[in-house]
Amino acid sequence: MIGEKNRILVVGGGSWATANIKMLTDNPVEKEISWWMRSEQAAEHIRQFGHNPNYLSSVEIRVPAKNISTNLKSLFGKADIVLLNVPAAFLKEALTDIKPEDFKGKKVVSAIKGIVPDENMIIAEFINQRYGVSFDDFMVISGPCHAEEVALEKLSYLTIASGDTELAAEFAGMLSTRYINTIVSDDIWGTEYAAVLKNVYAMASGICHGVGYGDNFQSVLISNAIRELERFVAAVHPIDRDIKESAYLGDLLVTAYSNFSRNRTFGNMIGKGYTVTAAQLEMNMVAEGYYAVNCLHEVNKQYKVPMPICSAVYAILYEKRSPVLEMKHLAGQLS
Ligand SMILES: NC(=O)C1=CN([C@@H]2O[C@H](COP(=O)(O)OP(=O)(O)OC[C@H]3O[C@@H](n4cnc5c(N)ncnc54)[C@H](OP(=O)(O)O)[C@@H]3O)[C@@H](O)[C@H]2O)C=CC1
Ligand SMILES: O=C(CO)COP(=O)(O)O
Repeated sequence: MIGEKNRILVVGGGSWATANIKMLTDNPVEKEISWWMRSEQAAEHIRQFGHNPNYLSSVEIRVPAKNISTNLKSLFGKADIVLLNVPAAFLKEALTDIKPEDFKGKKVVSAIKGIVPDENMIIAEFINQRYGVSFDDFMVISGPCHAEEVALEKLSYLTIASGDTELAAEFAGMLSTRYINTIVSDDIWGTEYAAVLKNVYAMASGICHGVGYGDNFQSVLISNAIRELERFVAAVHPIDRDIKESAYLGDLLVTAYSNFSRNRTFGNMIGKGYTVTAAQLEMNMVAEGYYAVNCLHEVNKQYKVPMPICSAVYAILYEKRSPVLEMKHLAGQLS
């Protein structure tokens, strides 16, 4: 059970955090939202004008000014639910002042689709090991859903996965709106890893587009990607799951085909010859897959699952191999 007052703290100031704020405040269940971001300039703009100056600026923010702060520790004490939404690469930095006792009695939701670098852990695993939060008090929000389409109130489906599906259903009831349908799942591991992997496949899709492959090839790439994804999640967490569900296949499709996709856009630039730094500077948003493919390379040393697509993306981004030659080599391994 979530605390009676439904006090939700959103941690992160990017597009998806802004979209989550919109969904939570459009949903009719009474709740008190507070919001942490690292930029005081952005926080002050939102307090004064009710819009995020940097991400989804058209969205009207209905969070009381006193609840918006850059001091995470002060907001933590007033929350029943902590919704983590900074890119995985910056999660440790964001939580610097937070101790395991600060998490005591709270439910934690991750809307992050990434792996914590160096630790090489998905968010559930990291929050469990570092802060002692059990998998029954943890939820992950996933599914095919771009923040930009939430801003436009386009019909979308989100999956809420938790060790405690009653808790997931309760939280789903706080998120659903006219334009958001929710699905409950007990597959934290599969849901998180599928979301991490699809970012890498979206980069592969972008790279292929960037070097000149067409839609015909991309379809083959993505049908191989879902098989690679299925093999990997089955090795890491073998349970009975239908990989065609929205949280797995759906998320892969939206990110691999949509022009809103950060990871695909990043990959496209790499395919066109940008360096990693140039692509990152050009984007002004974070492509999680860049960090994740390095972590997956480490994690898979344990499982040794054949992952030709991930290996190709890793070779291009971390071993500076030619995108043209690496994709040609990959093409020879697809079926
Ligand atoms: N966007 C989407 O549609 C979806 C995103 N997600 C996930 O949500 C998470 C957040 O992504 P998203 O909201 O898209 O991010 P954005 O790309 O929109 O924004 C980037 C965020 O990262 C922060 N940031 C950038 N560099 C640093 C740094 N060096 N240190 C600390 N923070 C930094 C930015 O803070 P600042 O503004 O202060 O620079 C900003 O909050 C990711 O895991 C993503 O995969 C999940 C589903 C959908
Ligand atoms: O996870 C997302 C959509 O479900 C967002 O990631 P991309 O922007 O790379 O597609």
